[in-house]
Amino acid sequence: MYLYNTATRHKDEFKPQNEKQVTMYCCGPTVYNYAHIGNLRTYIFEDLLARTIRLHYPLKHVMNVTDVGHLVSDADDGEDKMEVATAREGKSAWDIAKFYEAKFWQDYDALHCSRPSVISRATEHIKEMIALVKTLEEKGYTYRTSDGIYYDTSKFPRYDALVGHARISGLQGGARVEMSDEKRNPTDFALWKFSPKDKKRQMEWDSPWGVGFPGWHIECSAMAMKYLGHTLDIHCGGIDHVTIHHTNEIAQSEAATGEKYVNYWVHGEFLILRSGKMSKSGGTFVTLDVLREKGYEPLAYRYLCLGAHYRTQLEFSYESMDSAAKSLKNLRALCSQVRTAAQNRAQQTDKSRAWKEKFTAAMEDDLNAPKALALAWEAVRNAELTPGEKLDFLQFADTILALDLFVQPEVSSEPLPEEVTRLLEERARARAAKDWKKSDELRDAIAQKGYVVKDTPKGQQTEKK
Ligand SMILES: Nc1ncnc2c1ncn2[C@@H]1O[C@H](COP(=O)(O)OP(=O)(O)OP(=O)(O)O)[C@@H](O)[C@H]1O
Ligand SMILES: [Zn+2]
Repeated sequence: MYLYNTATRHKDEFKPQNEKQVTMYCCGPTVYNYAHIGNLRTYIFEDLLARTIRLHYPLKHVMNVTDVGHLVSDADDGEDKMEVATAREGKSAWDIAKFYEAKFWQDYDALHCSRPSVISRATEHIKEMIALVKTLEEKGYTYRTSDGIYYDTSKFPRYDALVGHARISGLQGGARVEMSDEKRNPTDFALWKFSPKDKKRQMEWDSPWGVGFPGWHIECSAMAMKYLGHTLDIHCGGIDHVTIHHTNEIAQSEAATGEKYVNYWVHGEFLILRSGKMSKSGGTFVTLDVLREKGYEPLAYRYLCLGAHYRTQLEFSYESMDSAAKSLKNLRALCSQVRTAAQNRAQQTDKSRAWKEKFTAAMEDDLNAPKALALAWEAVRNAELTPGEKLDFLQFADTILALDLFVQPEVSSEPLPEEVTRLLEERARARAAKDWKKSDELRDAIAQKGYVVKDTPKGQQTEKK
């Protein structure tokens, strides 16, 4: 398998440290609001990666839930996103976290993203975070300001390794980071923040440095290393995390352990709106519930995401949602015809195996899901494969695509026109007499009346075209 590695800036062959268990950490949601479909695009690509890895290796997949410490600005400015939500909703920070986390998993499951092996909440790992900050302090990487304990990035010479020198010079120009008087370098970041003196926070803990809360970056390092060891095979996230969050994770983890933190950094590009970035903080976002209200099933959104490579930006529009929903419906209808023709029996042959290999090769080429999806379309229409071979291949493809390709479309509750009922009865008699030619002719006649007929174990079922 080849993966584009942000750290090396090219597609690298994936070699796990231990073939008995691949380790992967994915930055999880900050549960102060609904996840938007941009966030969800990132989890869909991570799910494709997880499913592809599992074709060959057992996988330990860890995802965190950030329920404290993610400030309004990724660069340690402003309030904690959780506390902002408390003011907005008049609920406790704990209740907000519980509510949005539960909602997050509902969306995650509805998109058929496979659940991580470990889900780690930041608030349940404060002890590990404090221990990591203490190690950094003992090794001389930290300093104290009036609002917290900071990491001194000038003590870590490889600080800009993930993003390259351009970024650091950009930062020195002061373009993105306002430097407080007490920060030694613009790129320094908080490991532990003190609670404000004049305001009690809802989420705060004792520490050797004073009451406060962890910085967002230390959360991921502490939890990733707790569950996956000092060196992870893969670390994923959205592209926005490269410059600050993941750069900081490397700095603090490698300074603490003296070992390489991550072998493959894999980042997904953004879902954007015509008007720009989709963001929770910016208030311009679409959720899965909004799509549901407009009549789209969640898997139509998964289909839309599979149609674009994870490293290209995807511009969201309702026209593209319409076409994804329609394509998914058509693909399912074709798959269902394949299953009927194969009488529900998959046939594994050299040919079907070759198709599976082509499909796997596409996914293993830096997760080329658009190509894998195109192969599913090619297979259903391929004249050289038998229905049984098609079924064998398509059932395999759906273990990765996870689009419910073989789901029966809902049977319409509208009464059928008399003429269609008559044709269906005639077709049932033809089938009972094994007159397949007549059966097919009658299927066409029914299609002309605007109905698709499918043969299921329960008999003929119709759906309006
Ligand atoms: N528009 C987007 N498209 C794809 N992925 C995104 C987008 N916005 C955020 N992500 C990714 O979603 C994941 C979850 O992010 P998180 O819940 O922390 O959202 P957030 O950064 O608080 O959201 P926002 O930036 O919208 O306020 C991260 O991996 C992040 O990189
Ligand atoms: Zn993270």
